[in-house]
Amino acid sequence: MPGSNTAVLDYTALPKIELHAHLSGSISRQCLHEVWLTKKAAGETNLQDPLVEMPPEKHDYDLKTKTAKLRTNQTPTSFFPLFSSYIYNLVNDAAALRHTTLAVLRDFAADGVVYLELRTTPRAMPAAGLTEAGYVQTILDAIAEYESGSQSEGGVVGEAAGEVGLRTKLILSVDRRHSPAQAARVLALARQFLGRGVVGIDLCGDPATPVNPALSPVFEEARRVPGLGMTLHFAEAECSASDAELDMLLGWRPDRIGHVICVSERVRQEILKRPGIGLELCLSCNVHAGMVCGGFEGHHFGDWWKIQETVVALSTDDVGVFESPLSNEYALVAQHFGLSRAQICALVIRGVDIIFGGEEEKRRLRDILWKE
Ligand SMILES: CNc1ncnc2c1ncn2[C@@H]1O[C@H](COP(=O)(O)O)[C@@H](O)[C@H]1O
Repeated sequence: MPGSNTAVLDYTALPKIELHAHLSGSISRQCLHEVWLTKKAAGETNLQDPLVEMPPEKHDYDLKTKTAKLRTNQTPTSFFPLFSSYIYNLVNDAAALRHTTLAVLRDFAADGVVYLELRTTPRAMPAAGLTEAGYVQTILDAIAEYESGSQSEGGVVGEAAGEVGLRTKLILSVDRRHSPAQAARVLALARQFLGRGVVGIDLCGDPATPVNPALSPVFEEARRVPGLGMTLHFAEAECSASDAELDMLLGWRPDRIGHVICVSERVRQEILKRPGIGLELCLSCNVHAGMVCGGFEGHHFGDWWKIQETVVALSTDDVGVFESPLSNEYALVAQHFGLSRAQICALVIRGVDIIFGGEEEKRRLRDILWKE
C-alpha cells in the first residue's frame, strides 16, 4: 500500500471512487480551449475562447436559487446556461465528444480515481449526424478505448501502463425539463446499453424547474429494471425541497441521492429509514455556488459522515467548473471536519457498498483501496 505508513495522507495517491460527476461539467477549461482552437482553425465556431468565457480561478457560478450569499465580491455567472448556451455548442460532434471524454478520464485517473461513475444527459447532435444512441455509444467507445490503453492522444494511464487502472461506468441523466417522452427515451437507452457500460439512471438539471409528476412512471419503471441503479439530485435548493417533491423522489426508491441540502427533520428521518442509501455530497460545488451557508465548515457533510445508516460518497459534481479535484475534496473534509487518516480510508472503502458497477468490481476495489 503506497505511503500507508506516512503521517500525512497523500490525497492524490489515495485510490478513490467518484460517483457523482457530470461529463460536460468535468471537462477542464484547458481541454475546452483545445477543442475551441481546433474548431476555430477549421472555421467551425464563432464562440468566445473558453479561457475567456470561463476565466481560470472563477468558481462562483450561481444556481440562481441560492440559499446563501456567495462569499466573493466577483459577479457570479449563471451556472446552468453555461452548458446549454456554451459547452453544448462547443462539444457538438463525435470528435469533440471523444476528445473531451478521454481528457476527463485522464484527469480523474491522474487524480488517483480508480473507479468512476460518469453521468451524462443523452444529447443528439443532428448537425453532426449523431443520435442520442450515437452520443452514448461514442462515450462508451471512448471509455473502452481508454481502458484498452490504445488511445493515440498522449498520456495513457491505466492498467496498460502497469498501474492500478481507472474503470469507468456510465449513468444516463434525465433532465428535470424533460418531457415524459424524453425521459422514457433516456430509460430506453439505459436498457439498451445496460451491461455494455451503462449502470444507472439519474435525475438532474436546474432545481428551479419543479419535477414534473408525469416523470414518475418512467422512474417507477426504471426501478423495476434488474441491475439498473438509480440516483436522484435531491433537495439541492429551497425551491426544489417541498415535501411533495421530496416524497415523490423518495417514492421512486433511489439507491442514492445527490447534494441533500435542504432537508427538514422529517425528511431526514425518512432518509434514515432507508439503511444503506448513498449520499453523494459535493462540498466545493455547494460552497462556490452559494448553495449552502457557513462555508466548508458549515457543510452538511459534518452531519452525515458518521451516521451508520447512510453511506457518504464525496464527489466533485463539476470539476471542470469548480476546479476542485476529488483529492482536494478529501483534503477539505480532513481540514474542516478533522478526519484522521484511518477515517479517510474508511470513508473511501464504505463508498464501495453503493457503486452500481457490480460485485466483481466491488471485489477489485476492496482489494486495491487503502485499508488504513
Ligand atoms: C449543482 N450541480 C448540478 N445540479 C443539477 N444538475 C447538474 C449539476 N451540475 C450539472 N448538472 C446537469 O448536468 C448537465 C451537464 O452535464 P451533461 O451534459 O449531462 O454531461 C447540466 O446541463 C445539468 O443538467
